[in-house]
Amino acid sequence: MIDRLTLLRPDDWHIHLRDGAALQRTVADAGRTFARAIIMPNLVPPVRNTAEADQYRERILAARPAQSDFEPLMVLYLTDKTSAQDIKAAKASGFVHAAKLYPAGATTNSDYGVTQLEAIYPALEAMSAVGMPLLVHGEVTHADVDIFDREKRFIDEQLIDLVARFPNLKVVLEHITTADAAEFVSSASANVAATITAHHLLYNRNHMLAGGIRPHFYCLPILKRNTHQEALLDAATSGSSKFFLGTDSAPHAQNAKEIACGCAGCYTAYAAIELYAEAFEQRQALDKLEGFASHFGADFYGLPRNQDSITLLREPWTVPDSFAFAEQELIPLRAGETLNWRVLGAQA
Ligand SMILES: NC(=O)N[C@@H](CC(=O)O)C(=O)O
Ligand SMILES: [Zn+2]
Ligand SMILES: [Zn+2]
Repeated sequence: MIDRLTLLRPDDWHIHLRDGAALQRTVADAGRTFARAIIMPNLVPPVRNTAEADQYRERILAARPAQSDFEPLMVLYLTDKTSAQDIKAAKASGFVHAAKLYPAGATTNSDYGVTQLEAIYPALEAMSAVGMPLLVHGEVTHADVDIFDREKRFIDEQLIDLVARFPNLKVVLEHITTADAAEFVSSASANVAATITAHHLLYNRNHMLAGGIRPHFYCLPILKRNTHQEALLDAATSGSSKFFLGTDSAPHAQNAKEIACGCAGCYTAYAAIELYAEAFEQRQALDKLEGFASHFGADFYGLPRNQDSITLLREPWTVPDSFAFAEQELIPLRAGETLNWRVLGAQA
């Protein structure tokens, strides 16, 4: 049995840090083990241009604990109005690394999102030209499409066409949740990749719905049946460079989760790499964790790999019941339960 695992320092290619007082918690957690993270722009209002990304980046940098060299990689939120010029300016900034497509209404704070893909063709053309990846929340939003089918329908009805229309555009299908998505990405060109969360590797919809409804497992895209979970485990542990780590750690205060109409999002950043290690270990694939966590994302984004390392130890510990989160409480995924892995020198 492996009890100690040293990895090149990992990065998180999809995280929500939120803003204001929340940053104190989220930035410390992200920077605990990750050198860099792709910062999702779905604030209210969203991060739509380079000036807004610059200001948000400064707030994140200011929230870093002393000695932290955590580097936020900023992302623009695409709207129907995003222009080719917006993309060129973002690329020129050096700190904006991607732009995110939220179909309007698909998820938390997506009201400003794109209503018709045609509206962003000029922006996508510019992204393709400057080599800026398009990050996609891949779900259709029509009320009549079953929530468990929304990812597959997005792939079939929109993504296949989009990828064919912009063959040189780098595309990351974010937080994939289905065998269909894993298959689509595997068979697409080298310009198409995907992030996979720890919670979609560790859980399926039974964990959320069988024996009681558990709001802290509710996220979007929603957890699917276990055959999809197995397909995601296959993809993540395959050694394919098309699949890499993106936690989609998405905090919402306890009172916004434990309520009649609760928000979507799981908080995993406090122990992200530990949760991934648990998932990979279930497949006896700890040897595949470093590529997934520390190599493939940087390679896809055209950024250098990190140079330092972290060490995971098999050392069971109990997750706190909650964390302070601005003026409120934040319930982490696995609150009060045991995690088997711990990062040497990093405390939750
Ligand atoms: N994943 C989620 O369930 N929620 C995310 C939004 C997103 O990534 O879709 C959030 O911002 O809360
Ligand atoms: Zn999303
Ligand atoms: Zn997200």
